Amino acid sequence: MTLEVEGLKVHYRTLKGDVRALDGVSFSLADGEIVGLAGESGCGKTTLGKSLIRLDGRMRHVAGTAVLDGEELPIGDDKAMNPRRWSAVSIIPQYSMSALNPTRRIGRMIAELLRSRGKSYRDHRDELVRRLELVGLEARVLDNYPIELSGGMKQRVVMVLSTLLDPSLLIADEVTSALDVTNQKAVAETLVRFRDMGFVKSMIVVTHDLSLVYQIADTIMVMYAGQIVEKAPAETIIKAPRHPYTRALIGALPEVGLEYGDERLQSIPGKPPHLLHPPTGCRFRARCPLAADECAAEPPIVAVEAGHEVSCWKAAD
Ligand SMILES: Nc1ncnc2c1ncn2[C@@H]1O[C@H](COP(=O)(O)OP(=O)(O)OP(=O)(O)O)[C@@H](O)[C@H]1O
Repeated sequence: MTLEVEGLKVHYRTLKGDVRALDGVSFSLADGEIVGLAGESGCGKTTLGKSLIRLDGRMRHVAGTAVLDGEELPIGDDKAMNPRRWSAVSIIPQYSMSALNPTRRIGRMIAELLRSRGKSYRDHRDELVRRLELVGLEARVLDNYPIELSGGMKQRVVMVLSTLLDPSLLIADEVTSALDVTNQKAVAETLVRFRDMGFVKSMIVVTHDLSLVYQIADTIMVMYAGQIVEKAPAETIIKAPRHPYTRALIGALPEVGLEYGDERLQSIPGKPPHLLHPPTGCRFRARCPLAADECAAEPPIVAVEAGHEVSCWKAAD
């Protein structure tokens, strides 16, 4: 098991109070597993990814643990996390390809990064060049400034860079959203190849694009309002989802929602609850077509079959 997360609660401090962005998240990741993390904007996907590597100034680790390769990650302790970043846990943050330092040639930027971690560029250069070539980039990109590369090339540089030290866990946050369809596919395939070649052990791919993650993920987790509501093999989530929210998400997708007949391509009515004061009971119930009295109590997440977990009182119906 690469990662075991148990009861994770992470809040944002605001003037109005705590935003409960992660409110009791538990899951595990087997060695070699790629898990896709899906859900509407604001459900907590990015917060979950960040929590496993770097809390930003307003984030507060309230409860729960994350154990990576048998060792607890000190997620609330920025200093203690530092030696683990990039080498044990690595992230490709949202918009990272646009965040490459415009004043540095790529090679120099990577050399400086390595040096800041106490590693020598010379020791890593051959492997760096080999991996750039693997993703179709010539060594001379190291002499380029970011502005001289296309979006797809920059994203491939970022992917090579983030996995250069062979981290156990890679968090890829919306790595395809700013790219055209051809580049999206190439980037998604590259993530799988990096896993297959052992550059990373396991991966969390954060996305709102279920159809893309379906192509590469072994497992899909669906989040709603700061909690995981369903987790299952990718095929099961797409073809036989149990949670009404997952069904609605799939139904809103043209490519993979074909089996949901009349419901397909309809947006989900209503809005997710605000996480400053999340409702009691099932958080989806105000929007749920199946909501009943029992949904006033919080549904536990239970296994409906091997490898398929759902948090819904109606999932067994
Ligand atoms: N700096 C912040 N201060 C206060 N609340 C925040 C902050 N960042 C995020 N949040 C809140 O935390 C919740 C989870 O946000 P998060 O960015 O993790 O969601 P997401 O699912 O990744 O959304 P998106 O797909 O838009 O990136 C949201 O309710 C959001 O408004």
